[in-house]
Amino acid sequence: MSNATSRATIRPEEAAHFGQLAADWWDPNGSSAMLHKLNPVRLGFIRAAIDAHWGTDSRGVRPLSGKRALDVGCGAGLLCEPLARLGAAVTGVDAAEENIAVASAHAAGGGLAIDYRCGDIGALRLTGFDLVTSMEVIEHVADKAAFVKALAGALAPGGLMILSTPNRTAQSKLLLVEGAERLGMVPRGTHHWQDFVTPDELRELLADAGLVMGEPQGIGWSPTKGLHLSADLALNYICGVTLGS
Ligand SMILES: C[S@@+](CC[C@H](N)C(=O)[O-])C[C@H]1O[C@@H](n2cnc3c(N)ncnc32)[C@H](O)[C@@H]1O
Repeated sequence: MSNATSRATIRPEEAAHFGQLAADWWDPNGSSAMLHKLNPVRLGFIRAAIDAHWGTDSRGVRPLSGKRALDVGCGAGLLCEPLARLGAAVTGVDAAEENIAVASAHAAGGGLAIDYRCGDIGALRLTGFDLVTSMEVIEHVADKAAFVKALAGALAPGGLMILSTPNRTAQSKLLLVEGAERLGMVPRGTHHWQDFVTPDELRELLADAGLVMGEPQGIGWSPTKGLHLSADLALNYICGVTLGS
């Protein structure tokens, strides 16, 4: 496979941007602080979606026992680790080698056996995952349609996919790009507003890949509540996705 094909969804400048954040990724007050704040919020959604999909009880110890989970664009593993603790056999894929190195070392330090790989999700040809997640990634990829099709190809029949991403609205421009980046809450150059995806656009991309998008839920921000699950989709949203019949 040619290099151009094998890196079809990866923008080298994005991999370089996130790779240089790897060293302090696990510092809750470091450059990935926003992702640390986001993590419990999206885990709340993920646990509810897992329970609804498989009839499990995520208050039980390991509702993902016996299941294979794939997190695409895993960074240094903020979501992979809780998925492993929920019982899944987890594979994490990221475009940046530095992230995979930090993720592997952190998991090993915590005694977690997570299979981390660096590369393009399409070229890796991973298949048969019960749960596929990709959080805050699609807005960074080179070819959104190819990326979504590769995610679809990784999902096992009867599996569940969960995606989150910023919406492309005046509010997300103000808060995520002009606000969070200027105030230093997110590293400069992280967000490219024109690459954000609206829920309708995501639904269409998913449908083209044979996937059905469930009802999206907003992830909002307020000075009193911080980041929280919300009915308002204007800032960021998260949704469950299944294979069409
Ligand atoms: C905003 S970070 C999100 C990290 C992680 N999903 C989280 O939410 O904690 C985006 C991540 O996606 C990765 N990434 C960007 N494009 C990618 C691609 N085409 N394939 C895999 N990973 C990619 C980046 O290297 C970075 O680690």
